[in-house]
Amino acid sequence: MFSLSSTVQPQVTVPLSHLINAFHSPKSSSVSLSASISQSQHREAAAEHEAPSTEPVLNLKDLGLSELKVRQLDELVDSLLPGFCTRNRVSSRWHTSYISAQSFFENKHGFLDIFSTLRSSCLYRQHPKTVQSICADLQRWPVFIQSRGFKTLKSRTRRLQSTSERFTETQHVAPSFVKGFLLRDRGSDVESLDKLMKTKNIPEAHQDAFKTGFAEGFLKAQALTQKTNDSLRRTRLFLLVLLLLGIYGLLKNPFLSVRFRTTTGLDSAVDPVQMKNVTFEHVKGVEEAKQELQEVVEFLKNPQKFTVLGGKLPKGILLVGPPGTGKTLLARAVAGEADVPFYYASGSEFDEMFVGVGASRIRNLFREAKANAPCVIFIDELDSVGGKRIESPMHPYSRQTINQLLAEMDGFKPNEGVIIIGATNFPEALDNALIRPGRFDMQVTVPRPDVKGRTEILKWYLNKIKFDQSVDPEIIARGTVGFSGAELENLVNQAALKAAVDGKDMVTMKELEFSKDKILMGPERRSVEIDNKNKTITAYHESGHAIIAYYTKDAMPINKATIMPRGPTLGHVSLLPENDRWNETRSQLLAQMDVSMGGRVAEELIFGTDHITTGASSDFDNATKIAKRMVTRFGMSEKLGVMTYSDTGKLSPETQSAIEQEIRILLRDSYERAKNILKTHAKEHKNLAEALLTYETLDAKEIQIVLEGKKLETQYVMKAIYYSVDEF
Ligand SMILES: Nc1ncnc2c1ncn2[C@@H]1O[C@H](COP(=O)(O)OP(=O)(O)OP(=O)(O)O)[C@@H](O)[C@H]1O
Ligand SMILES: [Zn+2]
Repeated sequence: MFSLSSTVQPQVTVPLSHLINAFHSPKSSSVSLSASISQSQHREAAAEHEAPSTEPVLNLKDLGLSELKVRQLDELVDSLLPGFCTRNRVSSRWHTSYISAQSFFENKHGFLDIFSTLRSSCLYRQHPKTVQSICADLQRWPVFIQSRGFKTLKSRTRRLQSTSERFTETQHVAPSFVKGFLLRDRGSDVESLDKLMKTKNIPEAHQDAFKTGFAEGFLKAQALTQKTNDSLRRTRLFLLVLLLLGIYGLLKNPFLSVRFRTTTGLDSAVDPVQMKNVTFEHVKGVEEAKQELQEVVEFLKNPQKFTVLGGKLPKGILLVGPPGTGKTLLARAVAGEADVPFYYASGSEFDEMFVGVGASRIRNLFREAKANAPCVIFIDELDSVGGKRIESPMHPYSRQTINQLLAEMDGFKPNEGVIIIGATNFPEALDNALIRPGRFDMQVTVPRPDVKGRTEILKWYLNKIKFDQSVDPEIIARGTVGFSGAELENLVNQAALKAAVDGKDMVTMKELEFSKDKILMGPERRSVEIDNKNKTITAYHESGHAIIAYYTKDAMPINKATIMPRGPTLGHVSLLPENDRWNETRSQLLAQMDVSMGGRVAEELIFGTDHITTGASSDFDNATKIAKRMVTRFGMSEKLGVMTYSDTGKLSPETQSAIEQEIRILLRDSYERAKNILKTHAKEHKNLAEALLTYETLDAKEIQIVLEGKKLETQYVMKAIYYSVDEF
């Protein structure tokens, strides 16, 4: 049953139905405020409502509210309908139109639009307890709440008439599929609330409460509808903005995976990087490469000077070398020296799953570069775009990309001032079409730096940190054969970090040695608990290597001996070649074998044949490799002569056994030589092992002091304390 009377405020003294009726007529609201009629006339005025009238004029006098001031009226309405007055002040719609429809659209046009119908249905689903139940009840009643013409008969007739007119209009205008919505509820006859009350036999005393409840319910539904409409409008606007942004984004960036350094999208520009701050000064230890690239710099500075005589400079330069040797740095330096823009692209960036994306990026890159010539285009990992690979599901459009690169390279003239520098670690993997004349036809090798280069690189990076004056970069350089520029830079950086962790204010040799070992052999395993017996075996084993190295003429000088576990080893002795060895003599190779044998020989001599350990396996590997190469590759075996034996598995059994025999003899002789040395220097061997057990790590100088039979001085003892503190 439709009963909202309980929500009426108790302090109400004026029947709300009168107020409603007063608000119902736009005219009445405008004239009523100036009227001054006594409250006693109120009932007559109320009675007049029921009588048919030609003029639907009404004022507050009729309602018995003539003595109310505007403010009081507001207060009254506010107490009846909290919050209503505030809204009402903002908008005057309440006064000027009859509030009878669920939506603005219907109010304005007199019929329901399809959206508001849908909206209302949504709304009802969300608030089933309040609005829905009211409206459901209303629909069952023979009255249509949106056309409450309960004021005068005339206005009711007029409204009914206009409503039916609008329906006729609607039926013509609306498409058939919306007719169902539009005609909803209109079939029921519009009846006045008064007639309804009569039909329902509502007693006189309850009629006011009935009307009040009716009005309140209606207003609440109205406010709710308004709120929902507002929020729906905001949501629609938000969605529209999102949609527009999405469309814009898709237009600019058709494939979301497109990434090209500083660019997005197929047609977007490629930003060059100005390389003024990188010059050849920054690239150390690759002098030959720098010299070869010097002429490219000259060309970029003045392209006409080179082409005026009809000479042709290469369009593409291929930098070939192991990772981290400074190929990228060199290419940047070329651009920096010539003070031209530098376009960086990595070959893998062209490798796309989408058709045409890789090719399109190459097109963009060259278009931008040509527009900004003279300039340098650098393509890192060229093999990943220009490799000889067959099309696979993983690289479906690689062929297309290579072809585009070739076409672009062919497409500009030599004097246009665009130089393409490619870099690769595997030149043999490149597509032949790329390295033919007119494309990447100049190759510059960027090798790993030699000892001089490594010293220069170390000095360069040491100068960027605080280091002790006792640091000798050359010693580190000698111990880092095969290190690339990037690895050396990392070594210095790690040493600086280690010094910082240890609370030192500058980097010393100790930190540099530490980080070198860490890179070479993995981190120290200080947490490993090695028992005394194993420590002793390791100390004698390592001392054995050191003694052989020290007393063998052609062995490399010792750098360090330690029994600190690191990576997979329990200890190690490091040797330092005075220089990088381009060639090694027979006696140098034999000396290396002898040093390798020293570990096992020491174990055997000190602990007996029954107590030898597995710790010498990598030593034997090393010695065996040297012996095998001496026999099969270097022609250093008298029996097998000056001949190479590449695939030993395919050789005749006799040759195979002859090779094996020779290797065996070399190893056995080596073992015997080592045994002789250790027997001869048993005392030194013991001293060194004990020193290692005490100090754990000894450098070349300290080893020399021990082997000369001298005592390690106080400073070394202090260092030992430092080491042991450092350990925990
Ligand atoms: N010869 C060098 N002189 C100075 N620094 C170097 C040298 N070589 C490498 N570096 C340092 O190592 C970093 C990495 O080097 P770079 O990227 O140039 O090597 P790359 O040869 O291009 O390696 P990749 O083949 O892996 O691309 C450089 O930024 C630089 O800091
Ligand atoms: Zn060993």
